[in-house]
Amino acid sequence: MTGGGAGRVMGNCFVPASEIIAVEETEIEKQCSSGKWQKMAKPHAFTVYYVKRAQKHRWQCNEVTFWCVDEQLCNQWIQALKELLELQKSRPKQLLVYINPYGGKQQGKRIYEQKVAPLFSLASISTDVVITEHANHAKDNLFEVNIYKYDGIVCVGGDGMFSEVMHGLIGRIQKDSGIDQNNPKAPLVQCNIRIGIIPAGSTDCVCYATVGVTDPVTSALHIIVGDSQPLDVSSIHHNNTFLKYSVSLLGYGFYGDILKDSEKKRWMGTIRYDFSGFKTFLSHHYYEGTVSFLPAKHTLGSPRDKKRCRTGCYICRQSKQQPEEQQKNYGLEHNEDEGGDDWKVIKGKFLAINAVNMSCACPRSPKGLSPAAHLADGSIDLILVRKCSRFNFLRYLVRHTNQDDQFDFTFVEVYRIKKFQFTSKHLEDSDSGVKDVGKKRFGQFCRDHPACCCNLSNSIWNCDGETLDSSAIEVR
Ligand SMILES: CCCCCCCCCCCCC/C=C/[C@@H](O)[C@H](CO)NC(=O)CCCCCCCCCCCCCCC
Ligand SMILES: Nc1ncnc2c1ncn2[C@@H]1O[C@H](COP(=O)(O)OP(=O)(O)OP(=O)(O)O)[C@@H](O)[C@H]1O
Ligand SMILES: [Ca+2]
Repeated sequence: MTGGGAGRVMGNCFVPASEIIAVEETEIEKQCSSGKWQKMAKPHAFTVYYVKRAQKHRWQCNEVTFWCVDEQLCNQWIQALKELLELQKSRPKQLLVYINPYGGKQQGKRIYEQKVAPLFSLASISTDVVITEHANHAKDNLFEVNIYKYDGIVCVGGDGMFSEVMHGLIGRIQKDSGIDQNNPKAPLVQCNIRIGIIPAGSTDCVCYATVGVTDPVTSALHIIVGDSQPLDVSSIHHNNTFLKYSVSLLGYGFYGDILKDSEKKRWMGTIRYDFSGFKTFLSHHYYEGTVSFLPAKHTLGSPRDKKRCRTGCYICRQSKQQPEEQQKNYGLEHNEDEGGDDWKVIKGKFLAINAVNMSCACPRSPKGLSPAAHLADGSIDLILVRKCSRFNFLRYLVRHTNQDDQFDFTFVEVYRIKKFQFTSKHLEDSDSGVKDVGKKRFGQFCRDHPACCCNLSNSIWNCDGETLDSSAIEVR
């Protein structure tokens, strides 16, 4: 047989079966009119669509057409290749798609219809599509539909939309399993239904940090070939009440203030974050409070490592292998939930407190807030940026965009942790009872400065781009 891609005869073309998107019999009439194959008596042909790796983690859909005079041989090839595709068991056949028409540049619907739907149809994936009409539409819907008939859920939107779908899916699975999400110690039931992200938001950091690029076609192709990447999820509680889950950034101070300001400017689109970022930078607010955390002693690696996390990374694999029993025993032996000596307590004045489950790489900062954070090692990187001058804070921010180490400052600390709690000074003062309990709980106290009354206002928590209702939180 002879192969030709994009109208030319190809030399070698090697495609692993796992990266074939579809195989189709080719309409001869159309192809013959180009003239090249007119000499072939009664030609038969089929086209193989496959993943082509382009630059910077981008994937494209390429095609190569094979021609021959023997119809039976041609059909045998088509049959054999289709059987090969049937063997790819991790590929989805039926997907539930939620489109946020108002995320990012409000292009979600167009992106899906023009770039993604044709690829899903080429790959014979059937879809049920819901265009959301209001916030929490997707989340509520996931509690109502029969999710178990789908091989995956796709969200077309940004981090907020991903978060909504994730809350719906995790919440639904816990409800069906009789697990109370308000109990912070309840072992959650694992969710085996995957979420695919078609980026159409403002930051799209979950997509960027997992795929390496925010490109709808690349993401659609990853979904089609059945790729998967586990992600760490933190649960956030306060006083035995479940608040939210977080996958990317949980930020107080700088990122909380940016969010608070930018929510009023949604009409500005994606640029609202830069505008509010600049404004928040100039206002230079710092906040007093107490952060207590449990370091991740049994996790390999450190936030200062030079190596980045990639799918199948050694550190994530090792932490997955750590038997659950061992983790349970560790919890008991070290009395970790009762605030044993392993907890560290840091009191101070902070410009930013950032807890990240992953690097938070995004187009604005391709290495992210914690470049060496792991996608699925079961730990959080906690970044504390203490009060410093505007100039120093700018130097810190700029290092998110170049090769210099953003943790190499005296006012920046970073810890790899399992759990943490935060209480603002505001709350501590108004609730001395809580303060006393806090004092009793923790073995080690490092009080860096005497109390200051310069700034007694509270910031808010930015949880994956959404605000949290409480400034005092417990995260695990
Ligand atoms: C001088 C340039 C400095 C550039 C520094 C860039 C650092 C950017 C780091 C981005 C980290 C994103 C973390 C992801 C958070 C998502 O879960 C969340 C939901 O999508 N997005 C945001 O909260 C949206 C967060 C958006 C943050 C935008 C920050 C813009 C800062 C601008 C500061 C300007 C200072 C200029 C002084 C002359
Ligand atoms: N039809 C809708 N109308 C209004 N809000 C919606 C609708 N559908 C979803 N939402 C909400 O919009 C919020 C933001 O959406 P999304 O994350 O897609 O965009 P973004 O905020 O611009 O991007 P990013 O989160 O990446 O910064 C989500 O939290 C979601 O709950
Ligand atoms: Ca992690």
